[in-house]
Amino acid sequence: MNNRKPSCIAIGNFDGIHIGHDALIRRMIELSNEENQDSIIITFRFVRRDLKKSTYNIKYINSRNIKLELLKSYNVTEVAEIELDEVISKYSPEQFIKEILIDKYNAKNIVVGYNFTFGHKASGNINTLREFESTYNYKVEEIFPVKYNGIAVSSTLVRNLLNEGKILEVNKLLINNYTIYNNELNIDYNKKIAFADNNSSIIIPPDGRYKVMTGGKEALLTINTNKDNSILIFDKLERDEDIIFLDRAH
Ligand SMILES: Cc1cc2nc3c(=O)[nH]c(=O)nc-3n(C[C@H](O)[C@H](O)[C@H](O)COP(=O)(O)O)c2cc1C
Ligand SMILES: Nc1ncnc2c1ncn2[C@@H]1O[C@H](COP(=O)(O)OP(=O)(O)OP(=O)(O)O)[C@@H](O)[C@H]1O
Repeated sequence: MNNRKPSCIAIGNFDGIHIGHDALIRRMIELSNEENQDSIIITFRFVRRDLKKSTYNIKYINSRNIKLELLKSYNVTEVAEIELDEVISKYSPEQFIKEILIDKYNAKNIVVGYNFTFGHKASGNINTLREFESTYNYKVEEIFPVKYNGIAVSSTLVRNLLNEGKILEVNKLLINNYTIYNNELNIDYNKKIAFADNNSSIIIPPDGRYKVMTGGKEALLTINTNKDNSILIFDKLERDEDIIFLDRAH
């Protein structure tokens, strides 16, 4: 018997928090209220180098800490981060369902998107979750693809647009405007210049000029990347404020 209150769980990586993620999380919260269950977001940290979404393979829209903060801002009962390490990344889909979703979180409702995968070598999907519904006494709800201009929104799409400097398009897909948080940068406020190491896990948009907001004021930012880092030069820069991207400047 599980002593934990029954829960409703949303699962996924959630890099960037786009409009598809938002629909999924809001539906999970709505369902948890209807059923008087805890609301839980399960997300992942890809620690093994050979996993498809490891930070060694891709740079993210948000750093780990910022992603967790953004997820917590939905005011759910819990945001649980699961480390996909040597042990857990080798769990079969059923092991993940039984040991984590059922035994640890007492899942009664599970909300995932149409393209969710899980388990060793990403071998499980929404149909696998449906197969085990009666065995473990939970229900799965699928979120159909949230689209923009006919294309399913995904973190990969947002990362690609960001790498092309397409800020206006990115801002239509993310729930908040694309932001570089000040704690991700080394900033010299007197010189109005900041540095992002090329080894950092976050994407820095391509070289060029951008319209940004810092501390409620519009500013112009020029980005120049060399072999070690990206250099961000501002015409105005407020202390301890994040950098919210509005558009490219021409
Ligand atoms: C128990 C478990 C094991 C996983 N094993 C692998 C793996 O072997 N290789 C891999 O690339 N991803 C693995 N993943 C990551 C998933 O394929 C997937 O990226 C993650 O569950 C987030 O789902 P989404 O990207 O579809 O939202 C695993 C995930 C879980 C929960
Ligand atoms: N456009 C969308 N509409 C509905 N659900 C979505 C959409 N995109 C992702 N999801 C769901 O949101 C959860 C988190 O997704 P995740 O961040 O892992 O995927 P993604 O946005 O497709 O990213 P990636 O491109 O890196 O695979 C998953 O359950 C996924 O199926």
